[in-house]
Parts: sequence; structure tokens; C-alpha cells
Amino acid sequence: MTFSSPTLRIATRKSALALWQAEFVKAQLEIHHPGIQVELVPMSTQGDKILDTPLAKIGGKGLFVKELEQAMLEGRADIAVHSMKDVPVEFPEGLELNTICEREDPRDAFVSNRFKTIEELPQGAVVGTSSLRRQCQIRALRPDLEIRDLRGNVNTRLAKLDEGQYDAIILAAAGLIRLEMPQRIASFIEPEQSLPANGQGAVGIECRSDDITTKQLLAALEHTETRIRVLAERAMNRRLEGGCQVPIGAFAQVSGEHITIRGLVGAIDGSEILRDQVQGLCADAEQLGVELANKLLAQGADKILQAVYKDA
Ligand SMILES: NCc1[nH]cc(CCC(=O)O)c1CC(=O)O
Repeated sequence: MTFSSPTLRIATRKSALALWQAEFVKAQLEIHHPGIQVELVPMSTQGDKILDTPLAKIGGKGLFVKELEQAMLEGRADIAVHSMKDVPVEFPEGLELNTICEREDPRDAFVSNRFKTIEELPQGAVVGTSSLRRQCQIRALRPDLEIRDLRGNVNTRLAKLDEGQYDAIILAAAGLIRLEMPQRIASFIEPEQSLPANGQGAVGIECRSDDITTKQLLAALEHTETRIRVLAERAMNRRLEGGCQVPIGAFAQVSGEHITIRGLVGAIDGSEILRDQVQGLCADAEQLGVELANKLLAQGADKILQAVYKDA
């Protein structure tokens, strides 16, 4: 299909990873729709500006997406490309999460210049992560380690590791793979040790609900299996009322018509970790996510989460 319509504008954050994802969507659109004009509209979000405070303390859902959404609502951009992990579960009136692209490796990565795995770290080693989810799972595995806050985009975090501020850091494998730094991954952390965040490794595209032309263009970028998995994971988070800064893991896998979803809620100090899983048909993915959340709530997840929100 060839195009003579106006330029499609992509609102994006300016971090290397955000730009990579926006360029990826641009390239995909150009492959599927020869002749289309696509342009990036880079902007800073609140989450990019506040760099000195742990994310868990700033709170507020959608720290990294609000400015992008404003641009779409005001007609300065047509779509926004997000890491699904950072996208709030609810959308503002007039906007929708239209497309979910194929997922990259969803696992967390152990990154260190001296050690290969968490097990190899010496007693009391310093591990950098600002994610409450990663923090509680690492603490449960290795209570002796010292967890220190680590903010900034992927390159900033790597620079802090290289300066020697940490013995190891934990990052999403997807970011390192996309930024062509897979050699930085000392080892992948399996979901049994660190259950990924909902949506980790997946890219989503948001647009105005009434923009039929754009939606037709985006249809080619949709990846059905990823959508099923991510919607199941997000349904679990939504039921637990978890924003993006919570000690919650959610990870779904699909095999044929069946889906298995694993969920985790942890106390930040790793003293208590609740795990559960559900299985069923892909067609029931979101209901199963809710069911999984209910199982975790029945185990006492609400008590753990209330304590987290109170301390934040
Ligand atoms: N919270 C920041 C963020 N959002 C998405 C990714 C990685 C890429 C992805 O999950 O798609 C990262 C960095 C990280 O967690 O290491």
C-alpha cells in the first residue's frame, strides 16, 4: 500500500532505548507501508527530569508517559512508543494502547565486570537496582548483599557500574540487546530467580482512539502472542492496583492455545515473597490474570502492598 497522507509523527522520550524503540517502529512502518513519511518528535518527561530521587518515592503513575500523551491529545504527535513495562494500566480519555509488538527477551540480566552470576558474588557485595521487584527477589536469594539505588537510563547505569560504584547491577536484558550491548550480560536471571515485570521486553504503541487512519497503519505491527501474554500480565497488576514501581512480578508464557501466568508479590526486604500461578486458555488470558491476582490476595498480598505504599 502506498501513501500520500501527511507525515506520521512519533512522540518519544530521548533516552537511547526510547529512541531505539521509536526508530524500530518507524522502520517497521516504512517496511509495511512503502512511501509513508514518519518523523520522530523527541521530548523529555517528568521521569527523565527528576534524577536524584528514588523512583519509588516520586510515585505517580505514568511518570514517563504523560508528556507524550499530552502531545497526542494536542495533535503535536500521532503515536507514542512505550516500553510496555512503563505504561500505566489505565489510559486517559481519548487515547488507547493500540498495538503490542513482538517481545524481546523478557528476562532480567545480571551485569558485572567481575562476576558471572548472583551466586558468585562475595558476601556483602553491592548490587545496584532501583526496582522494588528486583530488590525483593535478590534479597530473598542473597540476604547478605547490599542493595543500593541506581537511577538513570541504561547507559548511565552502566557508567556507574564501570566507575566501581557497584559490584553488579540488574537490568532488563531487552534493553541491552536492543542497544547492541548483549556482551554486557554476564548471565540471564531465570524467572524462577527473578520474575520479570509485567510487559518487560515488549514495545507498545499508543494513539488517539478516533484516529482510524493511524490504526490501520499500525495493524501490521501487532504481535498476537505478545499481546495475549502482556494483557494477562497487566490484568494481574491492575487487579493488585500496582503501578510500575511496586514489588510485583508477572510473567506469562504461551504454548499453543494455553497460557501459564506466574505472579509474585514481595516485601521489599525480601522477608516475605508470595508466588502463585494459573493456567488456562489464551482466550481467557485477562480473566486468568485477575484470578492469579486474587490467589495472591488470598495469600496476603494486600498486606504486603499496603506496607510498601505506606513507606513510599
Ligand atoms: N524502567 C525502565 C525501563 N523500561 C524498560 C526497560 C527495558 C526494556 C524493556 O523492558 O522493554 C527499562 C530499563 C530496565 O529495566 O533495565
